[in-house]
Amino acid sequence: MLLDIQDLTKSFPGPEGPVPVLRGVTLALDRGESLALTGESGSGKSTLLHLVAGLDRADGGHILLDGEDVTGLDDRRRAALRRTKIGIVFQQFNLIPSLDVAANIAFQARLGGAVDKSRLDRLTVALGLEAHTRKYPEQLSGGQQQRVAIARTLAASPRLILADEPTGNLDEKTADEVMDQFLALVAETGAALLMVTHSPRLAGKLGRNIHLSQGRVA
Ligand SMILES: Nc1ncnc2c1ncn2[C@@H]1O[C@H](COP(=O)(O)OP(=O)(O)OP(=O)(O)O)[C@@H](O)[C@H]1O
Repeated sequence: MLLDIQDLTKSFPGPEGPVPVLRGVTLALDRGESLALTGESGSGKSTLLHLVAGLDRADGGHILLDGEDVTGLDDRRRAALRRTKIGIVFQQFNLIPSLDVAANIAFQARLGGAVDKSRLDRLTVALGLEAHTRKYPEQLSGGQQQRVAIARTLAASPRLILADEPTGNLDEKTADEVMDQFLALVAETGAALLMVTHSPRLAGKLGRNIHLSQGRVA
């Protein structure tokens, strides 16, 4: 099992005390599997993704990645995990404005110390970015920017990819094209994918679907 989430709980402070957001989430994801996480707005989807990414700390429960419990790791070791094992694609592309496309694509792999030039070239071509490598993010369309963000994530060869509404900022046609390219490339790498989406249509493209309701898997 690549990812094993057990009885995960998380609350946020509210005016009248802690507000539970995750009330005991349990789910597992194998290598090469893709799982869509759906649920109403506010059901805790992004919170769950942030906990798995180590961007926030759980109150209780366990997140095992490759058998290692990441809930107990300190900030430095969680950051190391994000550099090496986990890739994240956000709705806001989060490209680095001062770097050109080629440098943005190489960025994550550089951080992880695993730059593979032929892999970068293959991803650049597969995502149709060859003509844009010397451009800066502001010179690209939304779809192109998200393709760069996807290439950047995949270039670092993560075992687990977390995606939060990765095509949420794109029109339907572009979203479909980018999603299909994204899923094909993820499948090619054998990485596991956990993706938050509001769209049943996009969720249907993934191997399994899980619905979060009132802080639990429904
Ligand atoms: N840092 C925070 N501090 C306080 N409350 C928070 C924080 N982050 C999230 N919440 C609350 O936790 C709940 C779940 O938020 P979350 O973003 O996980 O939902 P979501 O299912 O991803 O929603 P959406 O589909 O609208 O993005 C919401 O009520 C939100 O207000």
